[in-house]
This record gives sequence, structure tokens and C-alpha cells, in this order.
Amino acid sequence: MLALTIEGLELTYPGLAAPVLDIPGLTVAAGAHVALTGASGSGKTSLVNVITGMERAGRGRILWNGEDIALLSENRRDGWRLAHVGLVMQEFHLFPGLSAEANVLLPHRLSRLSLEPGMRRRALDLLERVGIERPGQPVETMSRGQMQRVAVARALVGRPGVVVADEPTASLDREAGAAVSDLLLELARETGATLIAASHDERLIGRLDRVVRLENGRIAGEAAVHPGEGTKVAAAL
Ligand SMILES: Nc1ncnc2c1ncn2[C@@H]1O[C@H](COP(=O)(O)OP(=O)(O)OP(=O)(O)O)[C@@H](O)[C@H]1O
Repeated sequence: MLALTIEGLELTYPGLAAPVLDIPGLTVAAGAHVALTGASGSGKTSLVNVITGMERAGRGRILWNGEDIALLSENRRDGWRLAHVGLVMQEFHLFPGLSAEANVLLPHRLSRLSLEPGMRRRALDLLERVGIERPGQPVETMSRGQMQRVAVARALVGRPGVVVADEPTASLDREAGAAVSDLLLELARETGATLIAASHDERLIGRLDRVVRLENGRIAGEAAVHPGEGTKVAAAL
């Protein structure tokens, strides 16, 4: 499990008057379950991109268990991400022409000569737990909600130290959204993974233990959440 410390983060794009992210400091304890909330355009996806090393900030330190990923070369950052981060992005980045099962295993197949023992069994188990009945189905023939569930299974198969999810329930109906939230939380607990989820979904936010709200790229409020009070806390921030 990984702890995150952000120091002096600034992300700026050319042509914009103000930084898209301006976060002097933020810490997330190892094993914490944190919701990132905020209006559309407040910087949630940008923050997800920076903390996972997909975007390099102009300024600041992004420390995971003390290691500043901002200092790593692109190759080393890619390797670090594969080893430690389970990612669920808004665009799922699944490979058409491959089955659900092959998509779940693909990042690990690409990085290693052979899969770790048990990985294929775990992939099938995760797909079953997210309600994918046909693991052999090509992903391009799946509904958006099914693709989202495949992306969640892919993020979790390698038992990452941190799971970072950007709107992981956005394409799902109530029932499927609840199943994906359950799975994210169950697996994070099982493996002790830190979970950071950008979300508008009150049912997911309500089950995490801390809410951080962004406004114009800045932290506008944060609070611990007691079981069952997430919606109230998120609304009050
Ligand atoms: N490559 C870019 N160049 C310029 N501006 C950008 C770029 N990427 C993001 N932005 C701007 O940064 C701000 C934050 O965007 P971001 O996608 O992080 O917001 P968000 O909170 O995730 O929004 P949503 O909830 O709609 O996904 C927005 O004003 C967006 O237009």
C-alpha cells in the first residue's frame, strides 16, 4: 500500500491565465479511501493524471512512499505505474479486437515474459465479480457499462498498491454502479490498497473515508467521512 504526499504542485497550460492545479500540500495515508469531488473543470482528471505520472507538472513534488515520481524518466514512470497503480480512466483505453479477459491481462503480458501464476484465474474471477458473463467477448461489442467493468477488473488484477479511478461508475446504472463500487472497496480492503476516486456519485463517495473537494484547481475543502455520512459531508464542503 502506498502513501501520497504532494508538495508545491502547480500545473499550467500555455495560454491559460491561472494554473489548472495549484496545491501547496496534500497527504493521503497508505490504505486510505479518498473521494475527489468538485464541479466539472475543477481539476479532478488533471490531478489524477499528475499523481499517476501520466502528466508531468511544471512545479512540485509527487511523493509515493517517499519516491518523487516527477523526477523519473518517462520509461521509469511507466514501469512504476504498471507495478504500483491500478488505473480506471474515463476513457477506458481497452484494445478492440481482444476479449475482455485478454484486455484484463494485456498490461501484464506486455511487461513480462510470462504471467504470474494465478493471474489468469484472478482475471476470470474479477470479471465474474463485476458481472461480465462472457469473458471471451470482444470488448468492441460490449456496452459502455460493460467496458467500464472490464476496465475496473484490469485495474485490480495486479493487486496494485494504489487504485486511482476517474469516475469509475459514470457509465453504469444504479445496480452496476453499486457492484463496481463494492468491488473497488472490497479489493482495496483485501489488498490494503490506497484508493483515490474522482467521482460525482454520492453512493460511491458515501462509502469512502475522506472527501477532498477541488475548485478551480485548488483544494476548497476536505473532511473525514463517517460511515453513512458521505453524501452529507460532500454537500457541506
Ligand atoms: N491539455 C489542456 N490544455 C489546456 N487546458 C486544459 C488541458 N487539460 C485540461 N485543461 C483544463 O483544465 C481544467 C481542469 O480540467 P479537468 O479535466 O482536470 O477537470 P475535471 O474536474 O476532471 O472535469 P470533469 O468533471 O468535467 O471531468 C479545465 O478548465 C480544462 O479545460
